[in-house]
Amino acid sequence: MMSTLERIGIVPVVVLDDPDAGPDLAAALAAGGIGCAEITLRTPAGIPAIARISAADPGFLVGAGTVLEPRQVDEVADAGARFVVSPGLDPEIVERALARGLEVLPGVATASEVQRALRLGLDRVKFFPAEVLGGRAAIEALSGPFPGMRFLPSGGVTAANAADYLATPAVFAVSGSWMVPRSDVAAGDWAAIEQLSVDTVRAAAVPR
Ligand SMILES: O=C(O)C(=O)C[C@H](O)[C@H](O)COP(=O)(O)O
Repeated sequence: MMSTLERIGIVPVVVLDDPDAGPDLAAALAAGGIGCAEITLRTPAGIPAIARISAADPGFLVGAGTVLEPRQVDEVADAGARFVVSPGLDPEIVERALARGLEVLPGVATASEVQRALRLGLDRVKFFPAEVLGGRAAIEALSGPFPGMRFLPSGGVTAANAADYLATPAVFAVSGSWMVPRSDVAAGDWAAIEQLSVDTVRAAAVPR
């Protein structure tokens, strides 16, 4: 599964207000070349949207974002999520996700958190909030003592800097909300999201 996220290379971070919009949004992303999405639990629409997307297109890799409580891991797993992302590192969430067979990407911002992730058996984490933490240079610095750890930078990543992040061997994919503006999602402007996805895939293209 994680090799699929790595192959796609770009993970949209989605905030949905209407769960019924989920399948259309996923179809727009896929048409633009991005076959995955992290549906955040920041709105009550998140979990039902995951269920609708997973039912509509089993080939689309849907995961849950902003997972803050261990019980939410079970809720999103039951809804069909295949990976779990958190802004920070909570061992209970990591352990619950692994027990449910889900890939889990907790957020780390410091060397201490990378060490905790290693102790939990992980070799991939999210690096959040990437730009304010120092971006690519910060990831490269962390890679010194942690050569086996690979990162998903998120927070301030855009089409303009995605290729630079992806050129870092320690980066396995990038994530962010820039190709799914909440206003376009709310308006159902799927053509706009498809175009942003196409532009993103083009801008992020680096030999990998
Ligand atoms: O919701 C989560 O689980 C998060 O950890 C945060 C998101 O990954 C970032 O908020 C995306 O950042 P932007 O692309 O700058 O909007």
